[in-house]
Amino acid sequence: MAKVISSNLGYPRIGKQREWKKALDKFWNGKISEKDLLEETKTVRLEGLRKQKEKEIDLIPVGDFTLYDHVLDTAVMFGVIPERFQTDCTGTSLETYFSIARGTQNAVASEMTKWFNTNYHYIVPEFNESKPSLKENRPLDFYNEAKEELGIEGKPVLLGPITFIKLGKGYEEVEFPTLVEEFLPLYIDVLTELKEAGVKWIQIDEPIFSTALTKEDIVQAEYVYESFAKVIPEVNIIIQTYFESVDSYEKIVNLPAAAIGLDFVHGNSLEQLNKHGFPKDKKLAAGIIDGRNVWRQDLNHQIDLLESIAEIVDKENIIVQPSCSLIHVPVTTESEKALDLVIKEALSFADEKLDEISILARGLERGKESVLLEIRESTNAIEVLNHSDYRQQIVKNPAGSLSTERELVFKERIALQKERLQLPLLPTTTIGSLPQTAEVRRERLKWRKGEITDQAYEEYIKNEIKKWIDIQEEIGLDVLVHGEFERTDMVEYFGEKLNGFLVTQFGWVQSYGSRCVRPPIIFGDVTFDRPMTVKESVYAQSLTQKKVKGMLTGPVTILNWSFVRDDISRFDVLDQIAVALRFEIEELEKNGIKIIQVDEPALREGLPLKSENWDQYLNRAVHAFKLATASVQNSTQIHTHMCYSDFQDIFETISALDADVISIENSRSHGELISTFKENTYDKEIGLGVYDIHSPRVPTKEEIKANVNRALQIIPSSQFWINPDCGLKTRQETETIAALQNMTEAAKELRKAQLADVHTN
Ligand SMILES: Nc1nc2c(c(=O)[nH]1)N[C@@H](CNc1ccc(C(=O)N[C@@H](CCC(=O)N[C@@H](CCC(=O)N[C@@H](CCC(=O)O)C(=O)O)C(=O)O)C(=O)O)cc1)CN2
Ligand code: MET
Ligand SMILES: [Zn+2]
Repeated sequence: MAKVISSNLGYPRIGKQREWKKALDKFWNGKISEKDLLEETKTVRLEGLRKQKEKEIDLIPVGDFTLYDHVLDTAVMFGVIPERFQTDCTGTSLETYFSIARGTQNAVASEMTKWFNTNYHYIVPEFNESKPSLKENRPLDFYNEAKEELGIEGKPVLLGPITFIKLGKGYEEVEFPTLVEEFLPLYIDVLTELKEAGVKWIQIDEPIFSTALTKEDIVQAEYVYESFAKVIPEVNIIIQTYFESVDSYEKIVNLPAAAIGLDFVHGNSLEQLNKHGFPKDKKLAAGIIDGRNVWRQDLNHQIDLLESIAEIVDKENIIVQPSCSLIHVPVTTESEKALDLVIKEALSFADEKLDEISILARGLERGKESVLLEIRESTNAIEVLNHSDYRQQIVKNPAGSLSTERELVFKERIALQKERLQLPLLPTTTIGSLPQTAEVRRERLKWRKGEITDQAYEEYIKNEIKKWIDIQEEIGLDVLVHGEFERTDMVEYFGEKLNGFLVTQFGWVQSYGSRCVRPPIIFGDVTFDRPMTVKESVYAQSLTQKKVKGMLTGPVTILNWSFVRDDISRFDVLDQIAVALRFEIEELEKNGIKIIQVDEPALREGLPLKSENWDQYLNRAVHAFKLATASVQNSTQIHTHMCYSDFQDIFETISALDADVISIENSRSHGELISTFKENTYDKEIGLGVYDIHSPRVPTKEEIKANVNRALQIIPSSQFWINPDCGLKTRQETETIAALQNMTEAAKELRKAQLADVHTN
């Protein structure tokens, strides 16, 4: 019987209890040394490797681990370090590494953006300066470590050159081949050293192959992989794609490599395989367990899927694996002691997915009969959930005949809003959250553990709100916020209050750097249960004459940042969320809130990787946003907010949301967004973020003025708002106050200058 190989593409870095995150935070706060950091994170890393070995995964990834981000690791390995950090940092390379990601007082951090269609963020490589050179062989170090410490013959993981270069910036498209030429010898050095160390398998990630490729991209891909094959023919290279089926199937599967990794969960790989076949001399690494969701999969169905693949590819040439790295799901369901068994049994996090992989590999190798018990267990768990009360259909057509248009068009209603709100030119505001200090989190933890009463916790939150209303008044902001202190996270909080969601205790997933989220899980129909934000907003408004913005997370973002049930269409779930939010918005309005912000930071990220699916997604997204927001009075002002993305592709959608005001992150991409507005006219109000909130660095007044002035060359001041890039929850109090003071000072001076302009013109 020929052996069927099982494989994994990447394992969560954060540890079962977020030990990794805690070590990093302590290190940045100066509480532990670099040596401690490296030791503590090594323990986490080895634990992950040990687990994969225990679960009998044949090809265990090494080098998938990182202290911040794997794209940044790749850049630093090749000496791609922006000049501003070369002069700023005199210390160790780890210091430089974290500076690029987090910025320093003298140098703004590199841009951070979404990793394909996920909520993971990578640091954008900047290729404009010095020539790259190989500084270290990270994959080799990790390979040696796994071998020495655990006797694991690991499979080093590299980010492939085509994807790496394409994700970077600082060059024109015509220079792409030149960059490939520059990096190729460095990659070859890495690969050669790996070969010399005895490496048998190497996974080279090229997720960019799942997006639309140009002819030139393919030419370069062929050139790169032909070069690799020439230099190290004896090493098995797996060209790994994920998140969608590949764009140019026949070209990609014919690249010279030992194996091609395809996603059989998203997209239409099976159809492509059936239509075009698969090269006889290669292995097919088949991603058949969903690395993006947390539901146990019907193993019966997945074995059948493998059997259909085996009609085209010989069994011994099939590698069984998840659809992508498991960094997008939590570590293990074992930690979830509070979950009802009906649901828990139907869930599968990283560790459980590895079990599913092992079972499937065995089943394919020895026949379905050999794993009948396991299959029965899996289908049974899914059946039990589907037939339980959790899944009774109560909402058939949630949107019904609800209207999705505001009564008046923007031009007419904005006049009424201006009349009512009486804001100055260039109004200042923030994006919603204010510093979530360790103390806020500690109080919440005490409350959760029952150490303080509901009432005491509520009092504590009220005090924070009061404290910050006073601070905002003092700073002189025009539109205030309550600060979101009661929220652990902007999505999880709503998941706790809406019907149809559950939240986990340890279901953490890395979002960026050490920052993690616990995406809530949508198991059933989503409905409104009780007001979720009214109490805090109304209390904040009662403390001030200024307007307080109500603050909600939008339907698309709640959907994209949750794990969604897979038994009904995502778009139906989206409408359910929208209708629930519509109730909340109506409640806020009834209770005297005049400005309501509905955040949609995940709208762009959810854009399908294949452009033929864009229209449907964007139409449904706009529909859901309007379903949630359209019922308010003309004089109630709807805001929205977006961040961390390229907005060029969705400019029309942004406008179609019909929000009265939008705030968009802008400064980390160093103002590039403004050019989008140059090419398109935007008739509604807008605040382009005037400073980066990811860095502890306090922006100067001058710098803020320069950012605003740059925007005002394109956008009329009568439409413009002044605000930071995003929420301030990750910042410390003192730096936040200093930054906001500089921002309001800048606004005052800018207003004066604008008014003077009006007089002289
Ligand atoms: N879902 C989501 N995605 C997003 C964003 C977002 O805000 N939410 N923003 C963008 C950037 N991503 C971000 C992701 C996470 C965080 C963030 O601040 N995460 C916090 C965790 C937030 C949280 O849930 N905190 C819990 C505390 C959990 C905790 O650590 N508790 C401690 C005890 C308290 C303590 O000592 O801190 C423990 O249990 O040991 C709370 O507030 O209650 C972190 O990693 O530090 C920020 C931005 C894009 N994607
Ligand atoms: N209102 C939210 C906040 O300020 C928006 C964040 S977007 C990631 O935190
Ligand atoms: Zn944001």
